[in-house]
Amino acid sequence: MTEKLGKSGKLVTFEGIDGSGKSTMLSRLQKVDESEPLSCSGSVFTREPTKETLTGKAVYAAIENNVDPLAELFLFLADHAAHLSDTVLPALENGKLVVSDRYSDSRCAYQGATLNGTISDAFNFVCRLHEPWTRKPDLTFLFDIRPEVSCERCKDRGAQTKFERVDFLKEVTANFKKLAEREPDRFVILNAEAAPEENEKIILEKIRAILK
Ligand SMILES: Nc1ncnc2c1ncn2[C@@H]1O[C@H](COP(=O)(O)OP(=O)(O)OP(=O)(O)O)[C@@H](O)[C@H]1O
Ligand SMILES: Cc1cn([C@H]2C[C@H](O)[C@@H](COP(=O)(O)O)O2)c(=O)[nH]c1=O
Repeated sequence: MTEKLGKSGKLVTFEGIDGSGKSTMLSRLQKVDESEPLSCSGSVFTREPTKETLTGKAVYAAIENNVDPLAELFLFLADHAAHLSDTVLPALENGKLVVSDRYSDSRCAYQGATLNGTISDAFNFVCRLHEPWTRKPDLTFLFDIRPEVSCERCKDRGAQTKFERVDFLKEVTANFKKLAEREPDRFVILNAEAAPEENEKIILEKIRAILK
């Protein structure tokens, strides 16, 4: 991992399966930041896949169609590279707090599952692909939820993606847990089935601690 890149700011990521409440929490945090800035250098709220970009549009086209899973992985990686150079690294270099709704751990968790059986040791293959060039998060919140509950939430909110299936999300969950076990100092596991207010309090406390 490239530790030198973006050394002055802090990178916080939200991870978890579909419907675990990441986007809702990011919006809550943005509202807090508007009234009570989280960082004196300013904050950038972003996401992966990126939206309204060449690479993000290619990723969503792949998600909505039946694209070869290895090709889909490389589209996600291209979007991550563009996200780093266009948004994340410039903000970190300016000392900002960057909060991203999904980041590289989602690739390891999801494409480690979609490529399982196609690529030997797919999970570690995907993790290793990032190592020479990505910027690791300083803090990651893993929104832990039962896939059955997350799929119900996804049904309630309308359009579903091909990933929103209980059995598949069980494998994705196991991959997220593997990542958290490898880096216990980076991950904070949240009960995503708890009330948002509870988790917002934990998140604000942890973010303020790393900004001190
Ligand atoms: N703590 C919560 N309790 C109950 N419902 C919630 C909670 N947080 C979010 N929701 C609801 O669950 C649904 C999914 O939330 P959200 O879109 O924030 O999840 P997400 O993790 O961003 O999903 P995805 O990764 O698929 O974009 C929404 O309808 C949202 O209103
Ligand atoms: C970053 C990333 C995402 N995904 C999956 C997860 C979701 O099912 C879709 C779209 O994400 P959104 O948060 O619902 O907009 O893409 C993935 O498979 N790999 C990744 O790296």
